[in-house]
Amino acid sequence: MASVVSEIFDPEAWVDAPGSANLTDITYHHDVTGRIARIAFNRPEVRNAFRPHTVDELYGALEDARTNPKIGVVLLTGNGPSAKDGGWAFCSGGDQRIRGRDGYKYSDDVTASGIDKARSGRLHILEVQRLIRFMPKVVIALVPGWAAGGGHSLNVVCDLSIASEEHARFKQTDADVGSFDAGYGSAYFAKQIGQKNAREIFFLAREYSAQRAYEMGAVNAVVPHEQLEATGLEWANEILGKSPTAIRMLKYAFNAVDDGLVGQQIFAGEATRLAYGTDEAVEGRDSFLEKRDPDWSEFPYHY
Ligand SMILES: CC(C)(COP(=O)(O)OP(=O)(O)OC[C@H]1O[C@@H](n2cnc3c(N)ncnc32)[C@H](O)[C@@H]1OP(=O)(O)O)[C@@H](O)C(=O)NCCC(=O)NCCSC(=O)CCC(=O)c1ccccc1C(=O)O
Repeated sequence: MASVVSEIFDPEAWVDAPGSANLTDITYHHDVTGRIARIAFNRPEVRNAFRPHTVDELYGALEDARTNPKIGVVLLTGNGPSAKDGGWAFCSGGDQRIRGRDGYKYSDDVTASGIDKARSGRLHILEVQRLIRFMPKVVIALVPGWAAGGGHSLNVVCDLSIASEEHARFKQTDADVGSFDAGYGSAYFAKQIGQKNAREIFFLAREYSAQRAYEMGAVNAVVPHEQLEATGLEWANEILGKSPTAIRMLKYAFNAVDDGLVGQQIFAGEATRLAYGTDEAVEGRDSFLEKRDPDWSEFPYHY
């Protein structure tokens, strides 16, 4: 059983993920069956804004979940509420207090220990976006409060999203603070909800509700706040009842049309893996190793 990390977290459903004890800016759990990961921003006092250290931890946990063969679904969320004012957040994007001219800055204790100049200003939340996008598992955003700026973009890039009816709020503040996520956060978002809606959200940077997000197709469901995490687990367990290969191929098929040659490459890599499992591919390999001509006569041109 885990310790309580958020007011709507069920400690009986989760155990600490191996190696998660020293995390400071996120929390990382596995469900009791070891098949679902829960990764949460844990800086509620700043609406779960991320600093470079947060992004390092987030990347590490997501990579751990990606490479764990038992994990089939990842829940990405934010712990809360803020002890300061009771506010809830999924994530409010880059921590503006430590934004420098070349990106977001590590704290003095990290830089004092000697840091490569090329690494001193980071924008690597984009690497996290790609990890979510390209991992062969379903990533579900559970939005318990604010999704703003780079946090708004993370919701966009997750495969599915469930929002708290009472507390989820959305706002794309990039243009307010002189930032612009010109990749998935905007261009792909427009594919999700339509050009006019996306341009309004970016150009006006107004707040919109969970219900409005649902109506536009920016989230899949709106549920009572108390049920947010339980609903996430329910959806995850339903997905775990499906074929892992089918889920992987479907995710990559959905991605491919928008991801250009990288999307095609990822889909094609998995197609190659499936092909390697056939007798036909085994014959190709064996004929080479046995220094003979391949015999394809058993393998028809399917149509
Ligand atoms: C999220 C809000 C709308 C919430 O409003 P409200 O509920 O009224 O709470 P506040 O009183 O404003 O906030 C409480 C407390 O939290 C602090 N805080 C909130 N957000 C941040 C933040 N992002 N950075 C630092 N601190 C934050 C706030 O100051 C308060 O502190 P007190 O000490 O208690 O006063 C509202 O808070 C809000 O609008 N927040 C800012 C949202 C924002 O503009 N985010 C940054 C957008 S730009 C970005 O995320 C870039 C990162 C990125 O993804 C990217 C994009 C393109 C290329 C590369 C990258 C990249 O890799 O980084």
